[in-house]
Amino acid sequence: MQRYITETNRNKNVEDFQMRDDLIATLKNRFTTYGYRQVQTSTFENYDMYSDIIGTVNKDEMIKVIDTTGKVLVLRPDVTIPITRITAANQNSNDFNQRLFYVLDIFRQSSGLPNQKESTQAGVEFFGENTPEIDSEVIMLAIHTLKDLNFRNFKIEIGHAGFFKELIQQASLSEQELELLQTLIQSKNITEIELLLNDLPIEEELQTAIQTIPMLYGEPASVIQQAEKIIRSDKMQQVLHNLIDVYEVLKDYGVDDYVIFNLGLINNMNYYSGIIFQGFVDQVGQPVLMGGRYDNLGKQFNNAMPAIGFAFEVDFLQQAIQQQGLAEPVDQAVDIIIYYTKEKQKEALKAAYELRNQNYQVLTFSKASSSLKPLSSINIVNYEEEQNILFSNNKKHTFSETKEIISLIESTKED
Ligand SMILES: N[C@@H](Cc1c[nH]c[nH+]1)C(=O)O
Repeated sequence: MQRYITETNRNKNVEDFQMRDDLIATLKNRFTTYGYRQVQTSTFENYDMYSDIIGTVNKDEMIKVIDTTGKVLVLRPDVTIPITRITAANQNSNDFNQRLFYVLDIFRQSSGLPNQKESTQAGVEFFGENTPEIDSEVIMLAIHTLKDLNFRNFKIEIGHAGFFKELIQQASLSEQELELLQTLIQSKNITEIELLLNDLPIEEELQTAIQTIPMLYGEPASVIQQAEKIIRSDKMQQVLHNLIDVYEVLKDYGVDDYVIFNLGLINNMNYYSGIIFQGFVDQVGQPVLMGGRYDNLGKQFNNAMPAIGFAFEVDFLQQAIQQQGLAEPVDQAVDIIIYYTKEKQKEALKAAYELRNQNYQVLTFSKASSSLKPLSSINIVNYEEEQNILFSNNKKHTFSETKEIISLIESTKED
C-alpha cells in the first residue's frame, strides 16, 4: 500500500511542472498586458458565506473542514465570490474600474468524479462597468491568450444568462422541473425536452420557443435570425441586441472567426446575469475556460457593482497542450558548468558566485569528489593547476579572470 499519497493526475515529473510553469507565465503575461493586477484569496473560507449566497457553488460539492475551535470552514470552492466580496468591501467609490487576476487552486468534489477535488484556475475579474466594449475586451483577452498558447482550432461559445431565464419565466415551472429542463438543454437532448414539455401545462407557442433553444447554436448571423423568431418580450429583444453589440466589437478586433453563438449555454454558476461564454480546444471534451457577467453578486455584499470575468482551467489547458504537441521542449542545458581541482577550489567557487550574480545558471563539480556525469552545457570551464580553460561552443580559450569568461561567452553568442 502506498501511504500518504492522494490520487492526482497532474505534474508527474519535473518536466510537467516546468511546462505548467511556462504555461502560467504566458497567461500572467497576457493578463498583465490588458491592465490586470494579480491578487490572492484565502484557502479557507467561512462556510456560511458560501452557503448563504444566491447563485453559489453546489453545497454538496464543497469540501468542508472543521478548525480547532469547531468552526465549519470550506476550502475555496470558487474565486469569483471571494474577490467580489473583497472588492465590494474596499471600493467605496464606484467611479473607477478594477481589473484583477489570479492563479489559484479551487476545491470541488462532484459525485461523478470523487477523486477529482482540486484544480487550478487562472482567471480575471473586471469590476465597474457594463458595456459591450468591456464584454468584448474580456472575451478578446481569452482569445488572445488561447492564440498565445498556439492552439490552432479553438472556439468561444457565447450565450446569455437572460435569454433562457426570460423565456422560462413565462412558463412558471417548479424548481425541480426547471433544473431538469436546464440539464436537458445543456445536453441538447431534444427528444426528452419535448416529452417533458408535453407533460406540462404550457401553451404551444411557448413550448415551441423553448424547444428551439438548443438549436440556437452556430454561426452568429444565422443564430440571430432564428432567435428573432422566438422573441416574446422586450427583455429578450434587449438580450439579443446586447449579444449583437458585443459581436460587432469582436469583429473589429478581427476575431469573429473564433466566435460561435450558443443560446442554450448554461454555465455552472448561477450568479451570471448577462453574457456568458465558454472556450473549447481540440481533444478536450470540457470547456478550458468559462465566464460571464455577474452584475448582481456585489449587491449581496452590500455594494452593487457591474462585473464580468472568466477563468481558465489550467489542468485542461496543460492536458491539451501536451496532447496536441504544442509544448516547447523544456531546455535542460545549463549556461555554464565549472570543473575544478582541489587546489583551485577557492578561485572556482568565487567565479561561480560572480557568474550567478550576473544571472548565469552555473553548476560546479569538484574533480576530487564528484563522480556524477553533469548535464550538458555549451560552456565548460576547467580550473586546473596549470591553467584555466573555457570551452565555449567547442572553441578553446584560456583565461585568468572571471570577467574574461563573461566576455568570451557573450562574444561566442554573437557569432
Ligand atoms: N468562477 C467561475 C468562472 C468565472 C470567473 N469570473 C466569472 N466567472 C467558475 O469557476 O466557473
